[in-house]
Amino acid sequence: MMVILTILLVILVTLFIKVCYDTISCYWLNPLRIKKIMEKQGVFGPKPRFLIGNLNDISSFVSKATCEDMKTINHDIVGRLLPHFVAWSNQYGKRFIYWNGIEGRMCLTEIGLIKEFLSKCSTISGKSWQQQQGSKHFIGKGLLMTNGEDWYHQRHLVSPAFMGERLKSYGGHMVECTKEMVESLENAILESGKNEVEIGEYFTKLTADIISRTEFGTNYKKGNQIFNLLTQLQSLCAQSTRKLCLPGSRFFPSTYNREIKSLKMEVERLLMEIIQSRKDCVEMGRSNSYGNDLLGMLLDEIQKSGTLNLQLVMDECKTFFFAGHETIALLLTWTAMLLASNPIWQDKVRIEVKELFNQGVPSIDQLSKLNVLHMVINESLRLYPPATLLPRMAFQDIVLGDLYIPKGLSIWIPVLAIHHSEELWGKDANEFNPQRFASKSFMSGCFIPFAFGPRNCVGQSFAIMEAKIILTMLISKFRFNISENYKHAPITVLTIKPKYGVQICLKALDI
Ligand code: HEM
Repeated sequence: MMVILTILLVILVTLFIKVCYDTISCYWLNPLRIKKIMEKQGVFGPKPRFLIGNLNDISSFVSKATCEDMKTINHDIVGRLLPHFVAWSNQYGKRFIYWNGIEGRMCLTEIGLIKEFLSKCSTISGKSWQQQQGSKHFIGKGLLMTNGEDWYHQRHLVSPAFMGERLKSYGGHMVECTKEMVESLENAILESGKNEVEIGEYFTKLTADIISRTEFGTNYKKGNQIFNLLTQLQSLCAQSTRKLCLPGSRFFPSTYNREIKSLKMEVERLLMEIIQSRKDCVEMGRSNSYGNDLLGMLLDEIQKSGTLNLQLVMDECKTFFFAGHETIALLLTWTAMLLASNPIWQDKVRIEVKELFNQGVPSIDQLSKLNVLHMVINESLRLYPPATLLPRMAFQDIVLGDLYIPKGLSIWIPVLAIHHSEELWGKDANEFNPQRFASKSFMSGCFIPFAFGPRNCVGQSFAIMEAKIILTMLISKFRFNISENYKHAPITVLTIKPKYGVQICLKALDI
């Protein structure tokens, strides 16, 4: 008896010592090791506080910088949206390190190193535990948040959905949904007797409709219902991103955790209903494919590659909605703001659109000829990139040029600051000038709204096709200018948003 008790005691004490050591290592020793390695290479930064790092500094910088609206429509927004980046790069130089809780983040702005890192390290770097925790309830282990071999496998599975004929086949949904939006804009003007609308709302609904139809085809109404719940989940989860995330906190039975759990269960129940009905159709021989939409294609690919992992299918569906809906809505909203306040460029786009598509309905095969519109879209993505930062954690020690990046350190690429850099773009870096995209002479790596390398945005062509279709149809139907009610106040909540929306005044055109 005594022997058993002694063995049990030894096991318990060993376990206890291991848990203590792991905790101390994770919260103290490892950050200290990373800090020392970087300091030896001359990379310094603001002093972190125990456990919270520089989280408080960042929130106080950001809240001070965004407490007032901007006085004019001015695109010099780096100091407003990334004030901590401006302050720390002035103080510590191009490379500096700061701490998001216990996660060390090195800011990297050198284009050569960024290109090398993004093109060569896609399987040995990726999304950190903190990032995965922040988004796991609304996108789970979908492509955006996986790492290593799993990421590589999923990327190959998903990529065909965004290429060639399959990509073009989504064009019909985009045109149909945009027709509905144009009609509702016309009705809104008629019913209210006013010609002013907040265009962001319309784009948000439109892009949600499009992704819902592209993903779920005839089941798109249920898709819309799922996406409404996902939007609620996302905003609940966003509340936790600026807070310290402790291991185990998800098990606390708080109202917040309970609400998240019940929304997540409802989303997965609805998704499962759609998937099960497709599977039943194939198994009963009523259909020989899972469908022509994104979900059908995923089910086909996953079936071909072996066992059908339904959790993965659900996570990818959620990921496409999250990654491919708000980003495009924001691209369209900022582009509308830029065109509404730059009538000369608006006219240039309209002339090009009229020459190509006289009736105002675009043909998918001709979209690549919309050069002026493409320049405007690029300039909008440069000035207001929906994703302001690109985060990647090193999963093993990496040598990058003269830099040694230890395992566990995150590299943060400040896309917004790179896009606005006078050093890279010239004195007019903060001005709207689509002409700069007329030649391909700008250095690759300076323009990275969709990231770069093997882990770039898989939906990039989808996004550009959708943006071109929607803007073509909008600009053929209406002339628009910025309303005097518009207040320029960009803010970042994961992505760059206009704080009060974008109010424009529409005037219908005769086609
Ligand atoms: C203007 C629109 C868009 C912008 C600016 C954009 C931007 C980006 C960026 C910067 C990344 C890299 C994120 C990172 O690794 O941290 C990314 C990844 C991704 N995007 Fe997009 N995106 C857009 C539209 C879309 C659309 C329409 C879809 C799909 C329907 C999509 C699906 C994805 C997915 C699945 C990934 C993860 C790729 C991977 O890790 O291999 N995106 N996007």
